[in-house]
Amino acid sequence: MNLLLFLLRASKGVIALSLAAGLVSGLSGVGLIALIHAELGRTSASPSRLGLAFAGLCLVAALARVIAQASMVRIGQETVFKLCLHICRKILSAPLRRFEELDSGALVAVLTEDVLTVANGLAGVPLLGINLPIVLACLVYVGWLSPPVLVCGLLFTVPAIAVNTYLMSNGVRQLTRARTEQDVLVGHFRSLIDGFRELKLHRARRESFLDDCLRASTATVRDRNSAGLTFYALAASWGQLAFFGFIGFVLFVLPSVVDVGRQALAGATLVVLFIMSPLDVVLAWVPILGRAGISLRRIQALDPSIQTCDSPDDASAPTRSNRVEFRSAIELSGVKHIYRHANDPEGFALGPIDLTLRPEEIVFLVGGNGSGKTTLVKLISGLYASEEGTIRVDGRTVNADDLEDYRQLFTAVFADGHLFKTLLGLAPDDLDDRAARELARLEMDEHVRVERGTFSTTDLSQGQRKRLALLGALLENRPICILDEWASHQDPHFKKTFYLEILPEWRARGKTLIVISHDEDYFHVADRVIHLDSGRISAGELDVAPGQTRR
Ligand SMILES: Nc1ncnc2c1ncn2[C@@H]1O[C@H](COP(=O)(O)OP(=O)(O)OP(=O)(O)O)[C@@H](O)[C@H]1O
Repeated sequence: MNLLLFLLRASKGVIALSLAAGLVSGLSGVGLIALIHAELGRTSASPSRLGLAFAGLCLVAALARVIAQASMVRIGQETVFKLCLHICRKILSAPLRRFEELDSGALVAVLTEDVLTVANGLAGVPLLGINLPIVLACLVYVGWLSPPVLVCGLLFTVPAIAVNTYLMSNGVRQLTRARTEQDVLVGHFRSLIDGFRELKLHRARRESFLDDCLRASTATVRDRNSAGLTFYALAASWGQLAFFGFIGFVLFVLPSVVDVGRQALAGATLVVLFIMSPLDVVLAWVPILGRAGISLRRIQALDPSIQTCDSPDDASAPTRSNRVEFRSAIELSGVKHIYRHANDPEGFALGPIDLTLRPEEIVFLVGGNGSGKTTLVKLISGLYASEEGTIRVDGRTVNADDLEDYRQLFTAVFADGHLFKTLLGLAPDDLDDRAARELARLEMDEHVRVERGTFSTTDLSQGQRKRLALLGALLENRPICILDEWASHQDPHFKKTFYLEILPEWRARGKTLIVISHDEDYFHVADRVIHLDSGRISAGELDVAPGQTRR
């Protein structure tokens, strides 16, 4: 609900304009009907003076309608803009662990489908503003022409609304189920794109994926959406039936019960028929609103840590300058992280870990697969908040409020990291020149150029893409660099360059390097080798002097 308020507040000016224009348009329409009725009821053959008023009202109605509809378009687009930025900012502010637990298919579905659906629903809000006043004004006019017709209309409304509500709630239930399945479907789409090679290579796997995954999900979405929208269509038809039933009653039954008068009856019928068009618009908008409600709930249910709304200008919150500096030591005391798995109550526990990092040192993190190396660097870098223990920088404890600033000390190239095509967040001054120098150092200058901070291409081999990621880390120039199995995709020649030249050069520039590695031949490059075993630093971990191999 607060998300809805946030969106309405963000567009309140345009909504007000749209409502005002809609009101003017609606009242002009009613005025036109009154004029038509008066002109039709005139007995004199002399030229009417009502023609001028009629032309004026036509112009006002048309102009007001254009303004109202242009405002609605604006509201829809503004909602997409605000909602996209808002959700992305919220996702980015979620803790990494929380983000990892989210279903990526659901996230993509929210960002693509739900945002547009909410925008469509919200854009329709002024439709109510335009058409409800018309309906109300018409009802007042009918009451003035013939009170018995108005009373009949109100009596017909009660069962009409009851049946309508029943049909609509069924529609909402079906559409909600369709929307839930949509998350699964988007997950399959992602598998199709990410697993294209594996599917292409294996016919049976491909067929099974198409039949068991894609077809099943697509069919569920199709069936639930069809059922939901059919309920909505039934609701709309029922509304129309009740409406014509009412007109029939007024024309054929009511005159035999009470004396309505032919002139009043003709006027009231004309007005009631006129109501049909605005009523149709409102009824057509109801399913859109229903789907928007479902999408809004999906956005809000995304995750408690990212659902809250603060203020409309949340998306433009300024970034703070960094308050944490690293001069002498980062000390981890008793830090711990536990992954809790649904099928394994004990999960995986890393720690408690005691560790000190100092400026200008090369630390290797080694250990078997699943021993906790990547988890440890996530803890060291503040990507995971420790469940126990403390992290201190130069003697000062890093608390929850400092974590964002603390993270700015680090740059990282993860084993499964993403390579951005543009070097984002770096001062543009001499960026291209610096990048060109580092590209040559990484032996990539024949393959890639950097122009205005953007790589000329990223369609490269895995090892080459890793070198571009390393380039980004070099240019970021942060005090501590984490390299997670960076060398695993490098050829022997460049592996040697990396371990024997680049790492020492980087240390000489004052950097601390935390290197996750399985390359035993180069362990001697490290100032220290830290061995992890089942989430704990193995006993006997010792500092290793440069040039000394630790085996
Ligand atoms: N996102 C996650 N959710 C749940 N459990 C996880 C997650 N990531 C890792 N784990 C668990 O933590 C353990 C340690 O994983 P981690 O990635 O830290 O190991 P690693 O030493 O870096 O392994 P590798 O050498 O294979 O990269 C794994 O055995 C796994 O059980």
